[in-house]
Amino acid sequence: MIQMAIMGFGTIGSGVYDVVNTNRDVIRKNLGGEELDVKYVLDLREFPGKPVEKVLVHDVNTIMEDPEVKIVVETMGGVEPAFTFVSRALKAGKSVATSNKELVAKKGVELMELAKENHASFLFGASVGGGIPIIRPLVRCLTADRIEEVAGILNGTTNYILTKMDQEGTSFEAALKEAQDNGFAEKNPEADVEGYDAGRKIAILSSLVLGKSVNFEDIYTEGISAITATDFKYARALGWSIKLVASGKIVDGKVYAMVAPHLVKPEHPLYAVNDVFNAVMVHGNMVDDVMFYGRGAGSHATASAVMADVVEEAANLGKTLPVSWSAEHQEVAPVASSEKQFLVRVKGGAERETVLAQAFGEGQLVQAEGVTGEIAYLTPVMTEEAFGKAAETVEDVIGRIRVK
Ligand SMILES: NC(=O)C1=CN([C@@H]2O[C@H](COP(=O)(O)OP(=O)(O)OC[C@H]3O[C@@H](n4cnc5c(N)ncnc54)[C@H](OP(=O)(O)O)[C@@H]3O)[C@@H](O)[C@H]2O)C=CC1
Ligand SMILES: N[C@@H](CC=O)C(=O)O
Repeated sequence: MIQMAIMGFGTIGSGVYDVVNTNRDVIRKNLGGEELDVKYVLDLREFPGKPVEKVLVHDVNTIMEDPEVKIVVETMGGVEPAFTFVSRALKAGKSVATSNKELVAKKGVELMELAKENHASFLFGASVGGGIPIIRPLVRCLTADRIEEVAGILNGTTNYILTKMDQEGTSFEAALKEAQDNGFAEKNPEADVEGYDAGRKIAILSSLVLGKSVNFEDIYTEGISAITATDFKYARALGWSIKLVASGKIVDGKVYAMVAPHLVKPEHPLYAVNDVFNAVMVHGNMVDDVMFYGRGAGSHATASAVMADVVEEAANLGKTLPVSWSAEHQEVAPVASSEKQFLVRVKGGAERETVLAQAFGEGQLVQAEGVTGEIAYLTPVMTEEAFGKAAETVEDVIGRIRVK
């Protein structure tokens, strides 16, 4: 019997408990007949009358000081006390599986190092893309390829909101409330809507691909809070959709990374990724494009990814599974030099075309049904810097969205 503990019995921690109990036989089979069980669940709250009551503890020392506990799941969220608790577990030789991307993005290198020193593993498969198996394929399968780009929809909450706004005309606030009620959003949903969560996830993926630390604070991040029903009208006029895209790519030896809302064309693989679903597109120099798709948030889907790590750790007790990057800092190129096409909205009507063409170069006017008093212009591909300079010369700019 291999014993594990869960720290944090919220949306994901309770999902992990369910997966262990629902799929006991599957897990046993995949562990060659060995049984896996939850000895403790740590949480601040009481759960009177619930089965978890039998294993509930409030003192983390109970877990840390029990040599029978070989694996610890961290699903509390945030950096502290998660970092302190996870460090303690690793120092005690216990392997850790976490869904906490904030912890991985900020303290991943230190924790991977601690795992190595203590012959334990620190795995974080659920920290990117919810239930999508992306981290293991990236480090164990695409090992003969030079990965040149990773781009995806990496936040379930914002994709849910954008889909509801687009397809059902739901307000931003109402759609966010639904995402929170479904357990998709972060404790502070600003991390979702302002793109920080997707930024941490693309930093984790980029660090894995490059083998060096990409600091998520170096990544240009723009969220979806400024996206309005009018933006969707323009998207509809073009036959496109709007998605929060996170991307990291290497161009001429430089690393570019960004999180921002983008207009996505129907022929792009991310166009049809809706609701809470996420997708990650990986481009390798040999394999070309590979796409991963699944639920990007939610209790059982994410818990499935946590438990996949636990099962791997259980099969490799006493060893360090090699999923890591070095402490060396990876520079991210300034966003100003990256190239994009833009849809820029300005006040006025078709008479603005000459001014817009003079400022941005030859493009296309876009008129949307039900939109009055303004017009949009699709620019040619240009650098962010050139776009910014051109936009400064144009009066009454309302906003802009990049095109993927
Ligand atoms: N929700 C999702 O779909 C996904 C979440 N994640 C990540 O997984 C992690 C957990 O998320 P989620 O389950 O949604 O969060 P929840 O807030 O639902 O759960 C966290 C749980 O941990 C408990 N907790 C917090 N601090 C402590 C502590 N010091 N000691 C004991 N228990 C504590 C909380 O108790 P209390 O409520 O009393 O504070 C709560 O029950 C986060 O890092 C999140 O980013 C990753 C992928 C998907
Ligand atoms: N809040 C996150 C949860 C999963 O990582 C999201 O919505 O994607």
